[in-house]
Amino acid sequence: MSGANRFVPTLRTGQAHPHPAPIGGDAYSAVELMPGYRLVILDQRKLPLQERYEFVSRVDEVADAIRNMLVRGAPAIGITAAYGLVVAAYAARGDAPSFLEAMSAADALLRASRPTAVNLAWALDQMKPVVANAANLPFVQRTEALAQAASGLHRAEVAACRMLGAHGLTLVPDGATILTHCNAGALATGGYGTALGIVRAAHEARKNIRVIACETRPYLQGARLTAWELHKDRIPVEVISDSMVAHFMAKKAIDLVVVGADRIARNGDVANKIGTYGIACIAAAHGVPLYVAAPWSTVDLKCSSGEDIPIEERPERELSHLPLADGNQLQLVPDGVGARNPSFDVTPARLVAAIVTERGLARPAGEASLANLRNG
Ligand SMILES: CSC[C@H]1O[C@H](OP(=O)(O)O)[C@H](O)[C@@H]1O
Repeated sequence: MSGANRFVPTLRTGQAHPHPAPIGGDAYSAVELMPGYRLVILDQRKLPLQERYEFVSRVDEVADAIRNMLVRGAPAIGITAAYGLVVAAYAARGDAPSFLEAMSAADALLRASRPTAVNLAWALDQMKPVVANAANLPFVQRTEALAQAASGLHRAEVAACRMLGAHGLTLVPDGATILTHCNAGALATGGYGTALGIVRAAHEARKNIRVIACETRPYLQGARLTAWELHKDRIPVEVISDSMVAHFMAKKAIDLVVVGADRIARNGDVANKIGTYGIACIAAAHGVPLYVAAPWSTVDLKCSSGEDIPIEERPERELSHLPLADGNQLQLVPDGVGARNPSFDVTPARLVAAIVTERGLARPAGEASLANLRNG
């Protein structure tokens, strides 16, 4: 991939991006650990008009950044939570017992920030043994041990995206038009992307693909983030409203659907951004395959089916008002009228043609095909 997708924006202070070569090579990342154990987070609420970075040096700020969706996307919030433990470790200067107490509090704060994406809990679980083993080290070595582990987790997640992209390539016909929903790109994964990882792999393989991105109300990840990423990478993309999907399917304008995931149950049911289930129903009605791209860290074998997946209800105001670039909000709903805002829905495995992971394809989606991938 050319450097075309390596954005080097001006930061809030006007400085150049502190990491001209983000983790993942030429894939850019929405969150990175800086020297001095501070996080730099691209504020995704401000895209596409403003590439604004926030410097974060306290774990409660990291939890707020996840909760308030400055950083979002299942793998990205897992990576950010792991880095949040590093920030907490840098602030915990005491002996081993006090360090472990501080880390336990940080874990609880981060784990509670959003409920649906299993990657958040998975990443924090990955860090638990690292915290335990580092507790008796001197402060500097203790902090650096966590920083190395969190950075390693970040690199591994980007590598998983590249591998699943290669696996997913086999599903993309030459000249295909791919529909996607929400943003499952570099911004959602720490680099390269899952659904957009397959798109990038197809583009790199010169398959002459083009993308139709659903705007994805109410947060508009498709219109604001997927369009921004693909345009930067010079991959053809057009935005449609979520209500247009059936029209374009009926016109045979879409060859396949590729989406991300926030949690995949043991039976292959998939929790993803609200609207995915509707798209899956429309795709099935028109014989269009729907593929789910996700690293294995998104598979939750402790969840027997989609019924066990917690669905986050976000604030009504995120649907009833539209944030404007100047910081104000445009009211869309009359005073006194409520709004419902479930942030995810569950697509049953029977509507998923394949789950694409770095370990290979679970095809068709289901308990047996996932079990075949279980041992890596
Ligand atoms: C590659 S994970 C992307 C996944 O996360 C998004 O949710 P949110 O933007 O609320 O964090 C959406 O479900 C995407 O498919």
